[in-house]
This record gives sequence, structure tokens and C-alpha cells, in this order.
Amino acid sequence: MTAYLRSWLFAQAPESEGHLTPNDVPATVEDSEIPTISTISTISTEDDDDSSTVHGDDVNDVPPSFPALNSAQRLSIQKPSNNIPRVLTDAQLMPPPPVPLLAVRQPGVASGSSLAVPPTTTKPPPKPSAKRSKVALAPGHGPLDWANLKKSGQDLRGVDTLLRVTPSMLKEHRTRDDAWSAFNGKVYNITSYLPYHPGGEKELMRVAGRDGSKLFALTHAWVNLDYMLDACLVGFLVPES
Ligand code: HEM
Repeated sequence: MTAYLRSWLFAQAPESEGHLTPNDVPATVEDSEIPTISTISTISTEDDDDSSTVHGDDVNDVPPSFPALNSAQRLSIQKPSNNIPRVLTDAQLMPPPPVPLLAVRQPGVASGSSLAVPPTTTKPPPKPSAKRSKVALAPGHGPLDWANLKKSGQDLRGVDTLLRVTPSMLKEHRTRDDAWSAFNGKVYNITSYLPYHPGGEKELMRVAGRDGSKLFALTHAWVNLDYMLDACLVGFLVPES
């Protein structure tokens, strides 16, 4: 082996240039200084004597496995009976992708993730409660008609100036022709609004002549009362003097 390497190395340099030939190598040159290729095991020459010249005493001529033990080539041809532990590839380690939900859904069968109508809306609507019932308003008394009446400039207050209204004063205005009511500290003349009230005149008359804040809040707190009755403002509720 060493002899082969020597001959290969020095064959590259012509003698005319003064380079060393294999014979020029002094006898004192240590074998260990010569580069070795330990993996070339197929080359064999008669004078190959690696065991005593190249590696010294710890000789190990067993070639490395090729392909390497955990190489991709080896994995591809590996048989299950092999004792060498199998190294899983990325594709083997990755779980399969989930089945798309749309692929497994059944039309008409409701499931949490389907596009079917949610079960809550498939129930029959609740019966209208007696507490809140809309009444049929007389023609010309819809919300837009009320808005137009407010804009018309017609006097809906019945007073010349804003008043300080006590509870006893409020109580004096509790008829259909003259109805005042207090909501959140403001007193309104609700007389003209009575026929426009979607809940009906009767319901609205329950608060005539008194503070209707609580009943109003319990019935439809979302209604913008202050905007709807701004043209009917009479004054502000004050304690009895
Ligand atoms: C002057 C103050 C009030 C104003 C401006 C007013 C206004 C309205 C409005 C705009 C609606 C229709 C609401 C909607 O469709 O969501 C309504 C409905 C109703 N209001 Fe009033 N309201 C007043 C006072 C009251 C009071 C004191 C009662 C007494 C209980 C009452 C009972 C009702 C009822 C039962 C409905 C029908 C609810 C429905 O739409 O199903 N309202 N009101």
C-alpha cells in the first residue's frame, strides 16, 4: 500500500525538475509522514504491507461501511430484519394531513362544523309575550309621520317656557287630552305622541301624570326617548317645595 502511494505521488513530478523520486526518499523518513488513504481497500499490490508500515501497531484494516450505516442509500434498501435501528425520514415522521371536513360532511345532517343552519334558529319562534305587543297604528301615525310632525314647527309642548315641575304639578296632567310624564328627570307632554306610540295609547297612558322612568326602562330601554320627544319637552322634575 505504502509503496503504491509512493509511486503514485512521485510519478507526478518529473525528475528533470529536481524532484525526489521514490528512491530519493531517505531511509530515515518516517512512514507516518506519508499521507495515507485508509479507505482504499480494493487496491492490492504484492509489496503492500500496511500492517507494519502505515499505522503502526493499532492497525485496523476493517473498511468503514459504505454506504454509511445511517445513510439515505442504506435506508432505501434496508430490510426489516436488519438489526440496525431504522432512521425515519421526514415524510415518515410527519402525520398524515387531516381529512378536510367538507369531504366527510353529509348534506342535510347537522354537525358542529357544517354549514347547516344552527339548531337554535330551527326552533319555532317563541310565542309573543303579553307584556310587549305592538298595536296597529292608525293610518298616518307611523314613525315617519311623527318625525314630520316634530319638524312641522307645531307647538307640541303647550307651554311658553321650560318649567320646574313638581310631582304634584305632574299629577294634574294625566288625561288623554293633557298627558305629561317624567322620564329620567325630564318632563314631557306626551299628549300628541299617544296615537304614534307603537305599543299603543293604553300602555303609554299608564305613565301619564307620573314618573315613567322605571316602566320605560323595563319595556324598551333601547328607545331614544330624548330624541323622539325633544319637541315635547316641558321642563324638569323637581322635588316638592
Ligand atoms: C313616552 C315614552 C315612550 C316612547 C317614546 C315609546 C316609544 C316606543 C317605540 C319607539 C316603540 C317601538 C319599539 C320597537 O319596535 O322596538 C315602542 C313600543 C312599545 N312600547 Fe313604548 N314608548 C314609550 C313609553 C312606553 C311606556 C311607558 C310603555 C308602558 C308599558 C310602553 C310600552 C310599549 C310597548 C308594549 C311596545 C311594543 C313593543 C314591541 O314593539 O313589541 N312604552 N314604544
